[in-house]
Amino acid sequence: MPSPIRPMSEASKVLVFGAGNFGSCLADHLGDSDHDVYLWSRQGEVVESLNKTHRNPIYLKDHHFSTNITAVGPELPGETLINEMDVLLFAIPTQFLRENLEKLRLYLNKDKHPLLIFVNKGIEIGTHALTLEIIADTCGAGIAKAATFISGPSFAKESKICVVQRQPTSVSVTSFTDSEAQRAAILFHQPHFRCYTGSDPIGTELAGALKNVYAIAAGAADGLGFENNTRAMIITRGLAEMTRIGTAYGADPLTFLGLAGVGDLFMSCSSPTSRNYSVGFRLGKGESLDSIINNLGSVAEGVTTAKGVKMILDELCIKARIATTIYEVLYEGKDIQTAVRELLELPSSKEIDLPSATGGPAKQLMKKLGLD
Ligand SMILES: NC(=O)c1ccc[n+]([C@@H]2O[C@H](COP(=O)([O-])OP(=O)(O)OC[C@H]3O[C@@H](n4cnc5c(N)ncnc54)[C@H](O)[C@@H]3O)[C@@H](O)[C@H]2O)c1
Ligand SMILES: O=P(O)(O)OC[C@H](O)CO
Repeated sequence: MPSPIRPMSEASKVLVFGAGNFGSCLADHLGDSDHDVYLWSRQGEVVESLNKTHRNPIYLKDHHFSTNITAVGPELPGETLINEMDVLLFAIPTQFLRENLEKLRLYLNKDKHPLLIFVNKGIEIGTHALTLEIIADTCGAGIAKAATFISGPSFAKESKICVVQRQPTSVSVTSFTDSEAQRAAILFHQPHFRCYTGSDPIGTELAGALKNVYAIAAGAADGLGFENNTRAMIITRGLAEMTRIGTAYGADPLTFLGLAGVGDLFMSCSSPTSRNYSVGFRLGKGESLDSIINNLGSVAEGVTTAKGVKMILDELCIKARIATTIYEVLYEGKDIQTAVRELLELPSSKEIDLPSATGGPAKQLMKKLGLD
Protein backbone atom coordinates (compact mmCIF):
# COMPACT_ATOMS: atom_id res chain seq x y z
CA MET A 1 0.00 0.00 0.00
CA PRO A 2 1.44 3.46 -0.88
CA SER A 3 2.09 5.92 1.96
CA PRO A 4 -0.89 7.97 3.23
CA ILE A 5 -1.81 11.10 1.32
CA ARG A 6 -1.93 14.22 3.49
CA PRO A 7 -5.41 15.59 4.10
CA MET A 8 -6.20 18.66 2.04
CA SER A 9 -7.78 20.00 5.22
CA GLU A 10 -6.98 19.68 8.91
CA ALA A 11 -7.55 16.16 10.22
CA SER A 12 -11.23 15.72 11.07
CA LYS A 13 -13.02 13.27 13.33
CA VAL A 14 -15.44 11.33 11.16
CA LEU A 15 -18.02 8.75 12.22
CA VAL A 16 -19.18 6.50 9.37
CA PHE A 17 -22.49 4.69 9.81
CA GLY A 18 -22.58 1.38 7.91
CA ALA A 19 -19.58 -0.90 7.39
CA GLY A 20 -20.91 -2.46 4.19
CA ASN A 21 -19.01 -2.18 0.90
CA PHE A 22 -19.30 1.57 0.48
CA GLY A 23 -19.10 2.65 4.13
CA SER A 24 -15.95 0.55 4.61
CA CYS A 25 -14.48 1.88 1.37
CA LEU A 26 -15.08 5.54 2.28
CA ALA A 27 -13.87 5.01 5.86
CA ASP A 28 -10.66 3.59 4.41
CA HIS A 29 -10.31 6.50 1.99
CA LEU A 30 -10.65 9.01 4.85
CA GLY A 31 -8.31 7.02 7.11
CA ASP A 32 -5.82 6.86 4.24
CA SER A 33 -6.08 10.68 4.08
CA ASP A 34 -5.03 10.81 7.77
CA HIS A 35 -8.43 11.65 9.21
CA ASP A 36 -9.47 10.13 12.52
CA VAL A 37 -12.20 7.68 11.51
CA TYR A 38 -14.79 5.75 13.53
CA LEU A 39 -16.73 3.09 11.64
CA TRP A 40 -20.01 1.81 13.05
CA SER A 41 -21.13 -1.70 12.20
CA ARG A 42 -24.24 -3.39 13.51
CA GLN A 43 -22.39 -6.70 13.16
CA GLY A 44 -20.25 -7.55 16.22
CA GLU A 45 -17.87 -9.77 14.23
CA VAL A 46 -17.09 -6.88 11.86
CA VAL A 47 -16.28 -4.55 14.78
CA GLU A 48 -14.04 -7.11 16.44
CA SER A 49 -12.19 -8.08 13.29
CA LEU A 50 -11.60 -4.47 12.13
CA ASN A 51 -10.14 -3.53 15.51
CA LYS A 52 -8.00 -6.65 15.85
CA THR A 53 -6.79 -7.31 12.31
CA HIS A 54 -7.92 -4.26 10.22
CA ARG A 55 -9.95 -6.60 8.06
CA ASN A 56 -13.71 -6.65 7.39
CA PRO A 57 -14.75 -10.33 7.36
CA ILE A 58 -17.88 -9.66 5.24
CA TYR A 59 -17.24 -6.75 2.85
CA LEU A 60 -14.02 -5.98 0.89
CA LYS A 61 -12.53 -9.04 2.58
CA ASP A 62 -9.24 -8.86 0.68
CA HIS A 63 -8.38 -5.38 1.88
CA HIS A 64 -6.21 -4.40 4.84
CA PHE A 65 -7.97 -1.30 6.20
CA SER A 66 -6.36 1.92 7.37
CA THR A 67 -5.11 1.79 10.94
CA ASN A 68 -6.71 5.24 11.42
CA ILE A 69 -10.08 3.45 11.65
CA THR A 70 -11.60 2.48 15.01
CA ALA A 71 -14.65 0.24 14.63
CA VAL A 72 -17.59 0.82 16.99
CA GLY A 73 -20.79 -1.15 17.55
CA PRO A 74 -22.85 -3.24 17.37
CA GLU A 75 -24.97 -0.77 19.38
CA LEU A 76 -25.61 2.55 17.67
CA PRO A 77 -23.13 5.19 18.95
CA GLY A 78 -24.48 7.52 21.63
CA GLU A 79 -24.31 11.20 22.46
CA THR A 80 -20.74 11.24 23.82
CA LEU A 81 -19.09 9.94 20.64
CA ILE A 82 -21.39 11.90 18.32
CA ASN A 83 -20.64 15.16 20.14
CA GLU A 84 -16.91 14.67 19.52
CA MET A 85 -17.36 14.34 15.75
CA ASP A 86 -16.76 16.92 13.02
CA VAL A 87 -18.49 14.78 10.40
CA LEU A 88 -21.20 12.09 10.35
CA LEU A 89 -21.20 10.04 7.14
CA PHE A 90 -24.19 7.80 6.40
CA ALA A 91 -23.61 4.74 4.19
CA ILE A 92 -26.78 2.91 5.20
CA PRO A 93 -29.19 1.57 2.53
CA THR A 94 -32.12 3.94 1.99
CA GLN A 95 -34.79 1.65 3.43
CA PHE A 96 -33.03 1.61 6.84
CA LEU A 97 -32.09 5.26 7.07
CA ARG A 98 -35.26 6.55 8.73
CA GLU A 99 -35.15 4.07 11.64
CA ASN A 100 -31.52 5.00 12.37
CA LEU A 101 -32.01 8.77 12.06
CA GLU A 102 -35.02 8.51 14.40
CA LYS A 103 -32.64 7.26 17.09
CA LEU A 104 -29.72 9.57 16.29
CA ARG A 105 -31.70 12.81 15.99
CA LEU A 106 -31.83 13.06 19.79
CA TYR A 107 -28.09 13.75 19.77
CA LEU A 108 -28.10 16.35 16.99
CA ASN A 109 -28.30 19.97 18.00
CA LYS A 110 -30.19 21.83 15.26
CA ASP A 111 -28.10 25.00 15.64
CA LYS A 112 -24.66 23.47 15.87
CA HIS A 113 -24.20 19.99 14.44
CA PRO A 114 -21.46 18.11 12.61
CA LEU A 115 -21.28 18.08 8.81
CA LEU A 116 -23.79 15.41 7.68
CA ILE A 117 -23.01 13.49 4.49
CA PHE A 118 -25.25 10.88 2.79
CA VAL A 119 -24.15 8.44 0.08
CA ASN A 120 -27.19 6.15 -0.29
CA LYS A 121 -28.88 6.02 -3.69
CA GLY A 122 -32.53 5.14 -3.38
CA ILE A 123 -36.14 6.16 -2.79
CA GLU A 124 -38.02 5.03 0.32
CA ILE A 125 -40.74 2.44 -0.20
CA GLY A 126 -44.24 3.43 0.91
CA THR A 127 -43.54 7.15 1.24
CA HIS A 128 -41.54 7.52 -2.02
CA ALA A 129 -39.47 10.02 -0.04
CA LEU A 130 -36.02 11.14 -1.13
CA THR A 131 -33.31 11.10 1.54
CA LEU A 132 -33.64 14.88 1.98
CA GLU A 133 -37.22 14.37 3.03
CA ILE A 134 -36.33 11.49 5.38
CA ILE A 135 -33.77 13.81 7.03
CA ALA A 136 -36.29 16.66 7.28
CA ASP A 137 -38.94 14.34 8.79
CA THR A 138 -36.60 12.86 11.38
CA CYS A 139 -34.04 15.57 12.18
CA GLY A 140 -35.77 18.77 11.08
CA ALA A 141 -35.56 21.25 8.22
CA GLY A 142 -32.39 23.02 9.45
CA ILE A 143 -30.39 19.81 9.40
CA ALA A 144 -31.81 18.73 6.01
CA LYS A 145 -30.91 22.11 4.49
CA ALA A 146 -27.28 21.62 5.49
CA ALA A 147 -27.13 17.91 4.54
CA THR A 148 -24.66 17.01 1.80
CA PHE A 149 -24.94 14.24 -0.77
CA ILE A 150 -22.15 12.36 -2.51
CA SER A 151 -23.09 10.55 -5.69
CA GLY A 152 -21.57 9.53 -9.01
CA PRO A 153 -19.73 6.60 -10.61
CA SER A 154 -17.90 5.06 -7.68
CA PHE A 155 -17.88 1.29 -7.26
CA ALA A 156 -16.54 0.38 -3.82
CA LYS A 157 -15.20 -2.80 -5.31
CA GLU A 158 -13.83 -3.69 -8.72
CA SER A 159 -11.29 -6.34 -9.59
CA LYS A 160 -8.60 -4.25 -7.89
CA ILE A 161 -10.94 -2.73 -5.25
CA CYS A 162 -10.81 0.64 -7.00
CA VAL A 163 -11.14 3.50 -4.49
CA VAL A 164 -9.04 1.87 -1.80
CA GLN A 165 -6.37 1.07 -4.40
CA ARG A 166 -6.44 4.71 -5.47
CA GLN A 167 -7.79 4.20 -8.95
CA PRO A 168 -8.95 7.62 -10.23
CA THR A 169 -12.62 8.23 -9.41
CA SER A 170 -14.83 11.34 -9.50
CA VAL A 171 -17.97 12.18 -7.56
CA SER A 172 -20.38 15.06 -7.21
CA VAL A 173 -20.89 16.62 -3.79
CA THR A 174 -24.08 18.65 -3.48
CA SER A 175 -26.02 20.53 -0.85
CA PHE A 176 -28.45 23.42 -0.58
CA THR A 177 -25.77 24.97 1.65
CA ASP A 178 -22.73 25.73 -0.51
CA SER A 179 -20.35 25.99 2.45
CA GLU A 180 -21.28 22.44 3.55
CA ALA A 181 -20.72 21.02 0.04
CA GLN A 182 -17.34 22.79 0.03
CA ARG A 183 -16.43 21.31 3.43
CA ALA A 184 -17.37 17.81 2.30
CA ALA A 185 -15.45 18.19 -0.97
CA ILE A 186 -12.33 19.37 0.87
CA LEU A 187 -12.63 16.44 3.27
CA PHE A 188 -12.80 13.82 0.49
CA HIS A 189 -10.85 15.41 -2.36
CA GLN A 190 -7.62 13.68 -3.33
CA PRO A 191 -5.85 13.29 -6.69
CA HIS A 192 -7.47 9.85 -7.06
CA PHE A 193 -10.87 10.88 -5.62
CA ARG A 194 -11.87 14.08 -7.33
CA CYS A 195 -14.86 15.97 -5.93
CA TYR A 196 -17.00 18.39 -7.94
CA THR A 197 -19.47 20.52 -5.99
CA GLY A 198 -23.05 21.41 -6.92
CA SER A 199 -26.22 22.92 -5.50
CA ASP A 200 -28.96 20.61 -6.79
CA PRO A 201 -29.22 17.91 -4.12
CA ILE A 202 -32.69 16.89 -5.32
CA GLY A 203 -31.48 16.25 -8.88
CA THR A 204 -28.37 14.49 -7.59
CA GLU A 205 -30.41 12.24 -5.35
CA LEU A 206 -32.94 11.43 -8.07
CA ALA A 207 -30.17 10.69 -10.57
CA GLY A 208 -28.39 8.30 -8.18
CA ALA A 209 -31.60 6.46 -7.33
CA LEU A 210 -32.98 6.27 -10.88
CA LYS A 211 -29.79 4.99 -12.49
CA ASN A 212 -30.17 1.83 -10.40
CA VAL A 213 -33.50 1.03 -12.09
CA TYR A 214 -32.00 1.48 -15.58
CA ALA A 215 -29.00 -0.67 -14.58
CA ILE A 216 -31.50 -3.48 -13.93
CA ALA A 217 -32.91 -2.91 -17.43
CA ALA A 218 -29.46 -2.95 -19.06
CA GLY A 219 -28.49 -6.11 -17.17
CA ALA A 220 -31.73 -7.80 -18.25
CA ALA A 221 -31.07 -6.93 -21.90
CA ASP A 222 -27.59 -8.45 -21.67
CA GLY A 223 -29.00 -11.51 -19.89
CA LEU A 224 -31.48 -11.96 -22.71
CA GLY A 225 -28.59 -11.99 -25.19
CA PHE A 226 -28.87 -8.50 -26.68
CA GLU A 227 -25.63 -6.65 -27.32
CA ASN A 228 -24.15 -3.15 -27.67
CA ASN A 229 -26.86 -1.45 -29.76
CA THR A 230 -29.47 -2.42 -27.22
CA ARG A 231 -27.39 -1.37 -24.21
CA ALA A 232 -26.68 2.02 -25.82
CA MET A 233 -30.42 2.40 -26.47
CA ILE A 234 -31.25 1.67 -22.82
CA ILE A 235 -28.59 4.07 -21.53
CA THR A 236 -29.69 6.89 -23.82
CA ARG A 237 -33.44 6.40 -23.53
CA GLY A 238 -32.94 5.80 -19.79
CA LEU A 239 -31.18 9.16 -19.56
CA ALA A 240 -34.09 10.78 -21.42
CA GLU A 241 -36.53 9.24 -18.89
CA MET A 242 -34.38 10.24 -15.91
CA THR A 243 -34.16 13.82 -17.16
CA ARG A 244 -37.92 13.91 -17.80
CA ILE A 245 -38.69 12.64 -14.29
CA GLY A 246 -36.15 15.05 -12.78
CA THR A 247 -37.54 18.03 -14.66
CA ALA A 248 -41.13 17.22 -13.67
CA TYR A 249 -39.95 16.81 -10.09
CA GLY A 250 -38.38 20.28 -10.17
CA ALA A 251 -34.70 19.32 -10.39
CA ASP A 252 -32.19 20.94 -12.74
CA PRO A 253 -32.13 18.90 -16.01
CA LEU A 254 -28.40 19.63 -16.38
CA THR A 255 -27.68 17.61 -13.23
CA PHE A 256 -28.54 14.49 -15.25
CA LEU A 257 -25.66 15.25 -17.62
CA GLY A 258 -23.16 15.17 -14.77
CA LEU A 259 -21.35 12.54 -12.72
CA ALA A 260 -24.43 11.58 -10.68
CA GLY A 261 -26.48 11.24 -13.88
CA VAL A 262 -24.98 10.00 -17.10
CA GLY A 263 -21.64 9.19 -15.41
CA ASP A 264 -23.12 6.71 -12.96
CA LEU A 265 -25.79 5.52 -15.42
CA PHE A 266 -23.17 4.64 -18.02
CA MET A 267 -21.00 2.81 -15.49
CA SER A 268 -23.79 0.84 -13.80
CA CYS A 269 -25.44 -0.13 -17.11
CA SER A 270 -22.21 -1.44 -18.60
CA SER A 271 -20.68 -3.50 -15.84
CA PRO A 272 -21.46 -6.79 -14.11
CA THR A 273 -19.76 -5.22 -11.06
CA SER A 274 -23.01 -3.31 -10.53
CA ARG A 275 -25.31 -5.26 -8.25
CA ASN A 276 -28.32 -3.72 -9.97
CA TYR A 277 -27.02 -4.77 -13.38
CA SER A 278 -26.46 -8.28 -11.93
CA VAL A 279 -30.05 -8.46 -10.69
CA GLY A 280 -31.23 -7.59 -14.21
CA PHE A 281 -28.82 -10.00 -15.88
CA ARG A 282 -30.04 -12.88 -13.74
CA LEU A 283 -33.68 -11.93 -14.38
CA GLY A 284 -32.85 -11.97 -18.10
CA LYS A 285 -31.43 -15.46 -17.68
CA GLY A 286 -34.73 -16.59 -16.16
CA GLU A 287 -33.96 -16.63 -12.41
CA SER A 288 -36.70 -15.45 -10.05
CA LEU A 289 -36.36 -12.18 -8.13
CA ASP A 290 -36.68 -14.00 -4.76
CA SER A 291 -33.85 -16.36 -5.61
CA ILE A 292 -31.62 -13.47 -6.77
CA ILE A 293 -32.26 -11.34 -3.67
CA ASN A 294 -31.79 -14.30 -1.34
CA ASN A 295 -28.20 -14.83 -2.41
CA LEU A 296 -27.05 -11.41 -3.61
CA GLY A 297 -25.32 -10.77 -0.24
CA SER A 298 -25.47 -7.01 -0.72
CA VAL A 299 -28.01 -4.29 -1.41
CA ALA A 300 -29.37 -3.57 -4.93
CA GLU A 301 -31.25 -0.31 -4.34
CA GLY A 302 -32.91 -0.36 -7.79
CA VAL A 303 -35.21 -3.21 -6.72
CA THR A 304 -36.91 -1.19 -3.98
CA THR A 305 -36.49 2.13 -5.77
CA ALA A 306 -38.52 0.84 -8.75
CA LYS A 307 -41.57 0.95 -6.44
CA GLY A 308 -40.91 4.55 -5.37
CA VAL A 309 -40.36 5.59 -8.99
CA LYS A 310 -43.71 4.07 -10.00
CA MET A 311 -45.45 6.11 -7.29
CA ILE A 312 -43.67 9.28 -8.43
CA LEU A 313 -44.62 8.65 -12.09
CA ASP A 314 -48.27 8.12 -11.15
CA GLU A 315 -48.29 11.25 -9.00
CA LEU A 316 -46.66 13.45 -11.65
CA CYS A 317 -48.65 11.87 -14.53
CA ILE A 318 -45.57 11.43 -16.69
CA LYS A 319 -44.47 8.49 -18.78
CA ALA A 320 -41.21 6.60 -18.35
CA ARG A 321 -41.79 3.32 -20.14
CA ILE A 322 -38.52 1.58 -19.31
CA ALA A 323 -38.82 2.32 -15.58
CA THR A 324 -42.48 1.27 -15.60
CA THR A 325 -41.59 -1.98 -17.36
CA ILE A 326 -38.95 -2.79 -14.73
CA TYR A 327 -41.59 -2.22 -12.04
CA GLU A 328 -44.02 -4.54 -13.84
CA VAL A 329 -41.40 -7.28 -14.22
CA LEU A 330 -40.30 -7.02 -10.58
CA TYR A 331 -43.71 -6.61 -8.91
CA GLU A 332 -46.52 -7.53 -11.29
CA GLY A 333 -45.14 -10.80 -12.57
CA LYS A 334 -44.82 -9.56 -16.14
CA ASP A 335 -42.90 -12.04 -18.23
CA ILE A 336 -39.64 -10.48 -19.38
CA GLN A 337 -40.04 -11.55 -23.03
CA THR A 338 -43.49 -9.95 -23.15
CA ALA A 339 -42.08 -6.83 -21.51
CA VAL A 340 -39.38 -6.52 -24.19
CA ARG A 341 -41.87 -7.07 -27.01
CA GLU A 342 -44.23 -4.43 -25.64
CA LEU A 343 -41.42 -1.88 -25.29
CA LEU A 344 -40.18 -2.52 -28.83
CA GLU A 345 -43.69 -2.24 -30.29
CA LEU A 346 -44.26 1.27 -28.88
CA PRO A 347 -44.93 3.84 -31.63
CA SER A 348 -42.25 6.30 -32.67
CA SER A 349 -42.13 9.44 -30.52
CA LYS A 350 -40.21 12.68 -30.04
CA GLU A 351 -36.66 12.03 -28.91
CA ILE A 352 -36.47 14.96 -26.49
CA ASP A 353 -39.72 15.45 -24.62
CA LEU A 354 -39.20 17.41 -21.42
CA PRO A 355 -42.20 18.63 -19.41
CA SER A 356 -42.25 22.29 -18.46
CA ALA A 357 -40.50 22.80 -15.15
CA THR A 358 -43.28 23.70 -12.73
CA GLY A 359 -41.36 23.04 -9.55
CA GLY A 360 -43.27 19.85 -8.73
CA PRO A 361 -42.49 18.00 -5.49
CA ALA A 362 -39.13 19.81 -5.28
CA LYS A 363 -41.00 23.06 -4.67
CA GLN A 364 -42.93 21.52 -1.76
CA LEU A 365 -39.77 19.98 -0.35
CA MET A 366 -37.93 23.30 -0.53
CA LYS A 367 -40.89 25.00 1.16
CA LYS A 368 -40.65 22.41 3.92
CA LEU A 369 -36.96 23.28 4.31
CA GLY A 370 -37.73 27.01 4.36
CA LEU A 371 -35.97 27.56 1.02
CA ASP A 372 -38.89 28.91 -1.02
N1 LIG B 1 -21.15 -0.35 -3.02
C1 LIG B 1 -20.96 0.68 -3.83
O1 LIG B 1 -20.14 0.60 -4.74
C2 LIG B 1 -21.73 1.95 -3.64
C3 LIG B 1 -21.27 3.10 -4.26
C4 LIG B 1 -21.98 4.28 -4.11
C5 LIG B 1 -23.13 4.31 -3.31
N2 LIG B 1 -23.55 3.17 -2.72
C6 LIG B 1 -24.76 3.25 -1.90
O2 LIG B 1 -24.40 3.15 -0.52
C7 LIG B 1 -25.46 2.53 0.23
C8 LIG B 1 -24.88 1.34 0.99
O3 LIG B 1 -24.44 0.41 0.02
P1 LIG B 1 -23.34 -0.70 0.30
O4 LIG B 1 -22.79 -1.09 -0.99
O5 LIG B 1 -22.39 -0.29 1.36
O6 LIG B 1 -24.31 -1.86 0.86
P2 LIG B 1 -23.90 -3.28 1.41
O7 LIG B 1 -24.98 -4.22 1.02
O8 LIG B 1 -22.50 -3.60 1.05
O9 LIG B 1 -23.93 -3.08 2.99
C9 LIG B 1 -25.12 -2.70 3.62
C10 LIG B 1 -24.79 -2.22 5.02
O10 LIG B 1 -26.00 -1.78 5.62
C11 LIG B 1 -26.09 -2.36 6.92
N3 LIG B 1 -27.48 -2.51 7.32
C12 LIG B 1 -28.39 -3.45 6.96
N4 LIG B 1 -29.55 -3.27 7.61
C13 LIG B 1 -29.38 -2.17 8.40
C14 LIG B 1 -30.20 -1.49 9.33
N5 LIG B 1 -31.45 -1.88 9.58
N6 LIG B 1 -29.69 -0.40 9.95
C15 LIG B 1 -28.42 0.01 9.71
N7 LIG B 1 -27.59 -0.60 8.86
C16 LIG B 1 -28.07 -1.69 8.22
C17 LIG B 1 -25.37 -3.70 6.78
O11 LIG B 1 -24.97 -4.16 8.06
C18 LIG B 1 -24.19 -3.29 5.92
O12 LIG B 1 -23.18 -2.73 6.70
C19 LIG B 1 -26.52 2.11 -0.82
O13 LIG B 1 -27.53 3.08 -0.85
C20 LIG B 1 -25.77 2.13 -2.14
O14 LIG B 1 -26.59 2.41 -3.24
C21 LIG B 1 -22.87 2.00 -2.84
O1 LIG C 1 -23.55 -1.99 -7.40
P1 LIG C 1 -24.57 -0.93 -7.65
O2 LIG C 1 -25.42 -1.18 -8.84
O3 LIG C 1 -25.34 -0.61 -6.40
O4 LIG C 1 -23.71 0.40 -8.00
C1 LIG C 1 -22.87 0.93 -7.03
C2 LIG C 1 -22.70 2.42 -7.21
O5 LIG C 1 -23.94 3.08 -7.16
C3 LIG C 1 -21.96 2.77 -8.46
O6 LIG C 1 -21.71 4.15 -8.50
